[in-house]
Order: sequence, then structure tokens, then C-alpha cells
Amino acid sequence: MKEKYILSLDQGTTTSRAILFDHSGTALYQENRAFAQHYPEPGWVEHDPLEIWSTQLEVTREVITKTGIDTAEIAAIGITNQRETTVVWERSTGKPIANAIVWQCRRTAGICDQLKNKGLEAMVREKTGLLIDAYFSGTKIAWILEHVPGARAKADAGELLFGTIDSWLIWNLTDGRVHVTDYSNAARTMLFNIHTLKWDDDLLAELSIPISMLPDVRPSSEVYGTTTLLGGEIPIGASAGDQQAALFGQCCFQEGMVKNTYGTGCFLLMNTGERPVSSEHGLLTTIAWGLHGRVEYALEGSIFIAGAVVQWLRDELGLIQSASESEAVAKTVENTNGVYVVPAFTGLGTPYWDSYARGTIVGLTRGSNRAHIVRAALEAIAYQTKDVVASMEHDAGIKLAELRVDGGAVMNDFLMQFQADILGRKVVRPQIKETTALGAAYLAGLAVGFYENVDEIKRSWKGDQTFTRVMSEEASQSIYQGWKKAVGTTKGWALDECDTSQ
Ligand SMILES: Nc1ncnc2c1ncn2[C@@H]1O[C@H](COP(=O)(O)OP(=O)(O)O)[C@@H](O)[C@H]1O
Ligand SMILES: O=P(O)(O)OC[C@H](O)CO
Repeated sequence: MKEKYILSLDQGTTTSRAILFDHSGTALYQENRAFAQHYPEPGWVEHDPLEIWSTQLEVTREVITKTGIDTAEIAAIGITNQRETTVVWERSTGKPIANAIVWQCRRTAGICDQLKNKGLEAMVREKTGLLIDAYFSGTKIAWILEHVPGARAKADAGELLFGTIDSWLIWNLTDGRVHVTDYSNAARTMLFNIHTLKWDDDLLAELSIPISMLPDVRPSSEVYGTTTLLGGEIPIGASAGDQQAALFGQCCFQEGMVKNTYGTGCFLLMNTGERPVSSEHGLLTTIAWGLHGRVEYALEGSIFIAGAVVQWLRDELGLIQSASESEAVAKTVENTNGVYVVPAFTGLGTPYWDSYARGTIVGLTRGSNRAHIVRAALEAIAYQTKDVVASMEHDAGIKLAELRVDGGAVMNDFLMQFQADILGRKVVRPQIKETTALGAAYLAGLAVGFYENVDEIKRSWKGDQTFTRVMSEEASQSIYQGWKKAVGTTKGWALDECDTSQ
């Protein structure tokens, strides 16, 4: 039987998804399942790894049963995932020894301070392309080994395994036969040398992490193994961090091409080709993908809270009933009347890198109302993106021609227009919005010969809507200055409350 489809597994921060693509890159069918977010302490975020696996398996099986396709028609599975989120499990039983520590979790800020106090920043930057921050996996693994009873002894005896979510899914899909990750995920651990493409002994020693825990690091497009859990035997042909997969799905194959994904957070990546570009403004140097025997690099700006501020308006403040309602509410007012929301709920990423910043609403007056706050929350997403673009244009030495956008929040036309206004660059929304899953599908398709090469893939990208600036540059500059002032009030806010000695 001729293979017709690629099945993408997109394991995100808030949902597990499975999407079936045909050869043209059209998403034929998808299933999503939300899972629990755990906040055991202020600033902490956890997921249950077993729930991640069960929801992912359920949606994957449902796609097959509900479409009625034969598994023999699936050329390959591609995996893409929330990055950095850390799972540690027992090699012999496959059981996690703790909840997954999510990328947003700030509990290891104190460990990061200790590394900084030892003067390790330059070394970490040089080897990994990253800053020392609680965002990355390394200090999360160290925390688990330190705090989970018995973990240290088991790790030293070679009984524990670490994985980011891709590794965890591949391990489960292959019944514990395969323990791998890809370059794009390894690059987010703060343990991987992005130049030599090896786990780094010095960093492992600093954090007392035994190398026996770590997965093999492989290209993003390769058959790592097969799964028999879905019926017939299906090759697993790709693994890529979700933001790098979106860069691939947006066909940003040339140096200088940029995409921004508006999901829980916002992640803006520029392809820098075979050249790792280092940054002076808090951008990360990271691996875009390993493909056809070489790696390509990217420059990344990471914003921790984007669409999540809209969830907060809905779930915690009750100001809106649904995420999409934010658009209509924001449009009921002409501006925010001087109100700024800074959603530094889990600190600030690029370009500020402040683990101790916390959120705020400033500029309130007697005339401030619900619509002003909703509008200010949406505008904050665009301002944070502007902060990142300004750093990126400076460090890469180029002016963006356009910003390709994707992710759940890009359906908000108000946000997209405001983004174009505040940025003064074209904002282009593609026809196919599921670019993260699509990127993983393309990478898996390349691994098994479903696609011949990237040129074939490039032809499938099509723009849908382009937003351009209508606001005057002067007005745009003026309100952006207000944002910078608002951000200034959030910095270091939680420093006194956090025990930085852990
Ligand atoms: N119309 C909308 N306007 C603003 N934000 C939205 C809208 N629709 C969805 N979102 C936000 O987008 C996010 C979901 O996007 P998605 O790409 O699925 O995220 P993730 O992969 O991080 O789970 C949520 O945080 C949600 O609040
Ligand atoms: O799950 P998302 O789409 O919010 O992406 C999370 C990022 O990979 C974190 O680095």
C-alpha cells in the first residue's frame, strides 16, 4: 500500500496534539487534549509525565481510529515538543521519579545564582550559546537529584534516565528500547556543547549530573526506531523542539528568515545558517536542526508569557469568557488609556533575563476599565516581541524584511495589527497555521523519502494575510517608551522573597 500520510505528535505546554498531514502539507485531521498544570509553589510549574504520555497516546490513537486510515499508509511519525521541560525516570521500570519540571518553573533560580557567582557565565555562553537561567534543563535535573529521596544514589548507579519530552515520548513509543534526543532539544539543556555537538563534561561536573542519564543526541530527521503501539509498525522519523520545528514549518530555510510563534509564550527565531551568531542583548544561540549530515543554527528570543496572559485574563481574572473574546473587548476602546500590563509571571526572558521580575499593572486611574486591561494585556505580547526584534536586528546586523507568524494567538487580528504598528515591519500569517506540527512532519518525511528535499517543501508555503503599519511612527515610539518604563517597575520584584541558597 502506498504511504500517503505523516502523523505529527505535537506535545505542547498546555495540550497534547496529534495531526495527520498529507503530502501537500495540508492538515487533514487533528485531536487535542489539555492536561493538568500544577503550581505547587509560587513561580513553580509541573506536569505529570504519565499524563503527558497518556494524553499523547490517546490523541494519536484517536486520529487513526477516527479517520479510519490504515497504519500502513503512515510513512512516518514526527515528534515535536515543549522544550527544556525535564523528566527523570527509572531505566528498569520506566517510572518517573518526580513530576516533570516545566520550562517556565523558576525553582532553580538559586542554583543559577550560585553558578553565576562562580563566574561561569562566559563559559556557559561560549559552550552552549545560552545564558545561565532556570529556564533550561540542566539545573532542573540537578534539583531533582538533590531533592527527590534516593535519586542521587540511583543516578550514580546508572539507574536513572533524563529526557526532554521528545525523549520521554520516544522511550514510551518504543517500549523503552530507544533513549535519544535531537540536536535542537539537546541545545536547550545547558549541558550540550553546540559547537562540538557533544554533552559537556565540565558542565555535567558543575551540576553533578552523571552522563549515564543522558540520551544519545541525533539529527532531527532520522529514523530512531519504530512503534507498534498504534497497530502496525511505524517509523519514528523526526524529533525537534517545537520552536525549531515551527521555523522549519514556516520554511525559514535561508539565513536571515524569521518566525515568531505566539503560543503560551512567544519564541522568535532567526535562521543563521551554519554560523552560530552570539548575542550582546540576551538572545540565545541555539541549534535549529540537524539535517542531511550538518547542523544549522538559530538566534532566538524567548518570551515566557504571551498567550498565557490571555488565559490569565480568562481563568484568574474572569474578564473574558474565551481567548478569542479578548479581540472584541480590546477593540471597544481606542487605546489603553495609559494602562500597561507587564506579564512577568515567571520572570522575564529576552532581553531582560530576570528570574525575580513579577507581573504588574501600572497606569491605573478612576477611568480604567476591563477593556483597557484586556487591551493592555494583548499589547504586552506585541511589546515583548518588539523588545526581541530590536535586539535581534542589532545583533544580527540586519533589518527584518518580514515576520512570519504562527501559534494559537495569531488568529487575533487586533494583536497582529498592533504588532505591525509597534514593529513597523510586515507581519505575515501563513495559510497553514499548524506550522510546528508541520515542521515535524516535513522533517520526518525527509527521513523516510516521503519528501525528496527542502526545495520540494519550500514550494508549499503560502501567505494568507499580511499586516502593515497604520499607526504613525511617532505614536508607536511614544507608547513603546511607556512600556519600557512599565517593565522597569517589575525587575527584581521577588528577590527578597526567594531563598536563593537552594
Ligand atoms: N484569539 C486569541 N487571541 C489571543 N490569544 C489567543 C487566541 N486564541 C488562543 N490564544 C492563546 O494562544 C495560546 C494557545 O496557543 P497554542 O499555539 O496552542 O499554544 P501552546 O502550544 O503553547 O500550548 C493560549 O495561551 C491562548 O490563550
Ligand atoms: O509549548 P509551547 O508551544 O508554549 O512552547 C514552549 C517552548 O518550547 C519552551 O521553550
